[in-house]
Amino acid sequence: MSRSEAVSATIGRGTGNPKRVFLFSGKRKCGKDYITDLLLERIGEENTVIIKISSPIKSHWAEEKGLDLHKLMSANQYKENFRQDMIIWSESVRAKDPGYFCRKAVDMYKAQEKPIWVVSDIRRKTDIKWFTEEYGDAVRTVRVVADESVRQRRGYVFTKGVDDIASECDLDDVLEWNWSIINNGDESEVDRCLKLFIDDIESVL
Ligand SMILES: Nc1ncnc2c1ncn2[C@@H]1O[C@H](COP(=O)(O)OP(=O)(O)OP(=O)(O)O)[C@@H](O)[C@H]1O
Repeated sequence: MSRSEAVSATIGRGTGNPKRVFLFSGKRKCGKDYITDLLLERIGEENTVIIKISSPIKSHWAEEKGLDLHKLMSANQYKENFRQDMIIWSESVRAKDPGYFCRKAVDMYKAQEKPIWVVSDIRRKTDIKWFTEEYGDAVRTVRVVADESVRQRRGYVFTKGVDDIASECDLDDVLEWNWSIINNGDESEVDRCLKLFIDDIESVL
């Protein structure tokens, strides 16, 4: 059976979801969205949902402050203007309930309808803990790595109060990932890793 046949053969089964939960993390502008978008493109939307833990945070913030949610969700400068305030607010919620935004995000994306979940913005050890406690053996962790100079070319500027606090650094001392992917611009390395992810996905679909 070809790869695309194998993937499409699963459509409609719809039980026992999720079958895989990919937890992507990495420093600012390492390319988390870029890689997870490519993965979605290759697996297809029938089977896959991209979950952003930041979505329930941003939607709350947009509503509260009358901001443009679409612009807040995009990769441009707009979201940077509000990043610090959103971090402070979300920390206070997380302190009371570490799984709050993970749970909200799963609901918000109606993730249960799809077998493959790709969480594109894991930031905290408590995020990994929550997904692992909920979905156990289905969970796979992926660290996206890019050199600081490359990240800077993509728009990263070190910001005090953002890049030196837990929301950006909590996972820096985690050394064990199911996979690490070097995203410095070598497309063959990205392609190699995407194939590994897809092989793994095919083993559960
Ligand atoms: N391998 C790549 N080739 C070309 N462009 C890339 C690559 N990886 C990332 N980019 C570009 O770099 C920019 C930042 O990437 P992206 O938004 O995916 O990073 P991120 O880790 O999700 O950032 P943030 O932490 O701010 O959400 C985007 O414009 C993206 O298209």
